[in-house]
Amino acid sequence: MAEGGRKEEEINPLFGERCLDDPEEVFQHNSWDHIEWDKDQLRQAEETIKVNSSQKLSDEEQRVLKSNVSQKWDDFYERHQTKFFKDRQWLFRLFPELLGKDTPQSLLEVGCGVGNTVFPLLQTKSNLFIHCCDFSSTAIELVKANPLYDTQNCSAFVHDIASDDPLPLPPNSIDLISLIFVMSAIPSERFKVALSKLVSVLKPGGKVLFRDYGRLDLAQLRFKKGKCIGDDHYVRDDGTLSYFFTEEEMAELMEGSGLTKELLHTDKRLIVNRGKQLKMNRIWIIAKYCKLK
Ligand SMILES: C[S@@+](CC[C@H](N)C(=O)[O-])C[C@H]1O[C@@H](n2cnc3c(N)ncnc32)[C@H](O)[C@@H]1O
Repeated sequence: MAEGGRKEEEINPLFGERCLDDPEEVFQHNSWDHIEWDKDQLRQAEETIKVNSSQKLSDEEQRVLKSNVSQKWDDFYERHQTKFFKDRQWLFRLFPELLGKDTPQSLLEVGCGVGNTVFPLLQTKSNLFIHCCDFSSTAIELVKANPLYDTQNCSAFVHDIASDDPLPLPPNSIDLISLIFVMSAIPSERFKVALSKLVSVLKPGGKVLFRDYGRLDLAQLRFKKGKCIGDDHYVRDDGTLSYFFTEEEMAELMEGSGLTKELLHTDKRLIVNRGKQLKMNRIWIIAKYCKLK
């Protein structure tokens, strides 16, 4: 596989604050394979998690932290503007539904950030009208400032999906909802509230498309002691949150919200960075759930 033009340090998860989550990017710069872990690897990973979660933040520290997360994401986008996340072209292969149908459809892209899913989708000229939201007003300003932003096909708005505020969309009005690395960013005790709001705007027959961090992912193992706020739940150095899912809890969450499984998969990859001679175990959860009625 050809080495890409970018410097290794920019793409190597071990050098960045965040882990690279984009298989397409990884693929261009490294070799990668589906893997199953052996017992020793599993034991070591569980041990690392036990150590890194042995010292949890106090309730008061967590309260302050969680009351301020949208500001932390605003700071993140002030710092990185549109340059941090790469366009998520690979999503169309994972979820071909995003390419639309002959008849017009609607998509709600939740936690859209600066539009790394929205703009590649708009460029496909599919029949989708895209509603997209994020609780970072800086991110939404950047979406609206993008020359590809077109109100004929897209409507961006600020909304906190973890809040009790209803979504500004009619009930049963949306065909598809995409949740791409956003559920992991909200406090875990708000997962059910967020999903129930989303399900309320989904049409019968509509689908939720999900991709996010899986438990034991490299990003989880890299957290140091003192960053844990709950089981498989951490705060990054920049104050944003990160949760790591299992298939079982994903099933419980989705089914508990009245959705029916179409796909639930743990994507395990061994990524080898040949330049740095590094092996990285990445784990992502991919899910597709349908609202039957
Ligand atoms: C890791 S980024 C993913 C961005 C985008 N989905 C993508 O794949 O490029 C997580 C995004 O979720 C947003 N976010 C986090 N918590 C949120 C919440 N409670 N409501 C709405 N957006 C939220 C953040 O502002 C950030 O833009």
